[in-house]
Amino acid sequence: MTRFWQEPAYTHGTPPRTGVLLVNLGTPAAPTAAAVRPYLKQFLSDPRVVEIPRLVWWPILNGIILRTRPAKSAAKYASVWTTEGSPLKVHTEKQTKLLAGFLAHAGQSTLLIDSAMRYGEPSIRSRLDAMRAAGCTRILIVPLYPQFAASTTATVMDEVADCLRHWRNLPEIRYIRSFGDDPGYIQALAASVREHWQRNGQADKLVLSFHGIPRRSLDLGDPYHCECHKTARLLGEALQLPKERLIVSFQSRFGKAAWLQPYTQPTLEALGRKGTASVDVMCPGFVSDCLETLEEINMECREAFLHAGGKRFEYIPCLNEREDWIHALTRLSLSHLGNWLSDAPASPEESELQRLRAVELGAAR
Ligand SMILES: C=CC1=C(C)c2cc3[nH]c(cc4nc(cc5[nH]c(cc1n2)c(C)c5CCC(=O)O)C(CCC(=O)O)=C4C)c(C)c3C=C
Ligand SMILES: [Fe+2]
Ligand SMILES: [Fe+2]
Repeated sequence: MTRFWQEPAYTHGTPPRTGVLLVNLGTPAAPTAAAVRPYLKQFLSDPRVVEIPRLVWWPILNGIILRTRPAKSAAKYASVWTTEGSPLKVHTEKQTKLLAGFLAHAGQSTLLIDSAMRYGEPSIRSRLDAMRAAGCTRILIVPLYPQFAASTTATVMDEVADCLRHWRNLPEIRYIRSFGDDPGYIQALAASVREHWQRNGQADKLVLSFHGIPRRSLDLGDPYHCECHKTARLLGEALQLPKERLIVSFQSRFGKAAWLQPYTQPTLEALGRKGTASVDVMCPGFVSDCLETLEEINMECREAFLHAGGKRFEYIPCLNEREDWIHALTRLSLSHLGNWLSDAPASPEESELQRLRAVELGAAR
């Protein structure tokens, strides 16, 4: 018998399910050249990340960069690797579990919360497939980049769209585009700085170091630079910090072209040389500590500042598993989920169980 029409599975008594997918950049599977190479190849082959014509870029990537960089990067990764794995992955997974607990506590225990990496594993494709298998017909994508950049946020959106090209019955999709000016996120950053000051006293300058992008991206209309400055202004206001004590800089320059300026390391060296004794350094463009913060900032830049004459370098960690940040992320998710939210409150048993899990995770961090 030919069937012309079949009812979708979810109309048979199962309500539509909603998934929330947190997405971060990705990281190699191990701190070895063999593991870093395929990760860098995937990352640096993305035309959103390196905007050089493929015919020109391909020989440079395969002939030079992928021959030399994996070993150098692997040594850096080895210096920050933990017993649980790469810091970026460990923090992202903990944030995901905490968010699930907080959302359940807010009465949203039927949501499916998961995380994926744009490059490397677990891939966006595999996690979207798992959501489809679990019956999700609505998916909220949460790129874990506070400030929008084409090379980060937009490439997550590209990958999601590319995955959905292979589906027939598409889910509803929403995105959190950026949250660098979200009051909850700003308050969490400010609280983290204040707590650091209470423990250690205030340094002469607070340096906010954001990951750089090529200067050309700004000229072509990428809003990233402006969003970084907005985050910095709002954080300065929340801390009531005089303008001259707040410095914004950009790190992680890649290649020979000009990137956003001022560059972090030369800025810190100039401060050290000109007699600034102490700096607090924070990276509000990253919600999780990773290679770029733990190695580049807290090791390389620390040494550069002290070598240039600075006396005290304090690194303020990323928000990682801070409760106020997970609260902000919960509120952001709830507001974007909007009319997808279920009205049914979680059963008391469910919410108590989730609360205990969240507490346990919080205590273990
Ligand atoms: C926070 C936002 C980020 C932007 C914007 C960004 C742009 C960007 N990055 C590269 C090249 C590299 N970045 C690397 C590591 C890395 N980058 C980010 C975030 C942003 N990148 C993070 C969180 C990490 C750390 C990953 C980890 O595993 O901990 C690397 C790999 C390391 C290395 O070999 O140095 C490269 C390469 C470009 C070219 C770019 C913008 C065009
Ligand atoms: Fe990067
Ligand atoms: Fe770096």
